[in-house]
Amino acid sequence: MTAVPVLTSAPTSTGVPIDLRGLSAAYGEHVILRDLTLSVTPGERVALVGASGGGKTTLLRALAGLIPTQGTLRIGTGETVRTRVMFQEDRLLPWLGALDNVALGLPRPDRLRAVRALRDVGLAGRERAYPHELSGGQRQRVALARALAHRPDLLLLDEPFGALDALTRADMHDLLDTLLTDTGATTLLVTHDLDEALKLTDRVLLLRAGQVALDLPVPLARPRRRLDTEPLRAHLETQLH
Ligand SMILES: Nc1ncnc2c1ncn2[C@@H]1O[C@H](COP(=O)(O)OP(=O)(O)OP(=O)(O)O)[C@@H](O)[C@H]1O
Repeated sequence: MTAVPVLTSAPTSTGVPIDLRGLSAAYGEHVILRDLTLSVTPGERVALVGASGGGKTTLLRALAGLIPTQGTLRIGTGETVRTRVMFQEDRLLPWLGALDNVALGLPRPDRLRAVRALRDVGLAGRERAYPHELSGGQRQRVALARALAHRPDLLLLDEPFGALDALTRADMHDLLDTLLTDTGATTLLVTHDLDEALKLTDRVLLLRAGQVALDLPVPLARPRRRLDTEPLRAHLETQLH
């Protein structure tokens, strides 16, 4: 277990609003997102769940600007939006140490932020460690530090803990819960783990055939215990199958 840091700094971002109207996306002839409409408020945390192939990752790709779309896709209110994506695999550069991975792309004067981000994820003292010298959970911590050090307004998380064992995953949930409160970024989390969705987010969207089949608010105080989220979980289970 790594202790969850106590963070006292003010939010580093207020998050950005997202406004999607009649959004469609396709891979060639294969239409994945169909006329999707969705509003997300600044700083809101939203989980995307649903059966495999429902379009969850495609929606993240659309939000990251990685694929062409049709319809309205608005992120923010005109100013430049800092977006960071975190994937199931850490995507660290193997020839760089932890700190250099986190600092990659940061202007030199902002390097201190990378040091702080590594500390915040519980890896102070491991700045020089190469990815192969770290455990899977530690590598995902570095990936999370890298995402947060860039002070994203929009954080897109695609099954970031899917490859971790249950204990390490639970540890990461506590850590992310704390860090998200501190950053204030608007966050979309793709996950197959309903407990993860209900612990970390304000709202769970069930995507089916490229549309929002269910939009479930999670009006529970944090930190949340399994006991608190159980009724919502049971409801979601019935909708998933
Ligand atoms: N690059 C691609 N080219 C063509 N088809 C793709 C591509 N990426 C995804 N697809 C198809 O688009 C559909 C939706 O995929 P997507 O990855 O968005 O689903 P998902 O809900 O995230 O699934 P999973 O839960 O398995 O990750 C699937 O049928 C998939 O085969």
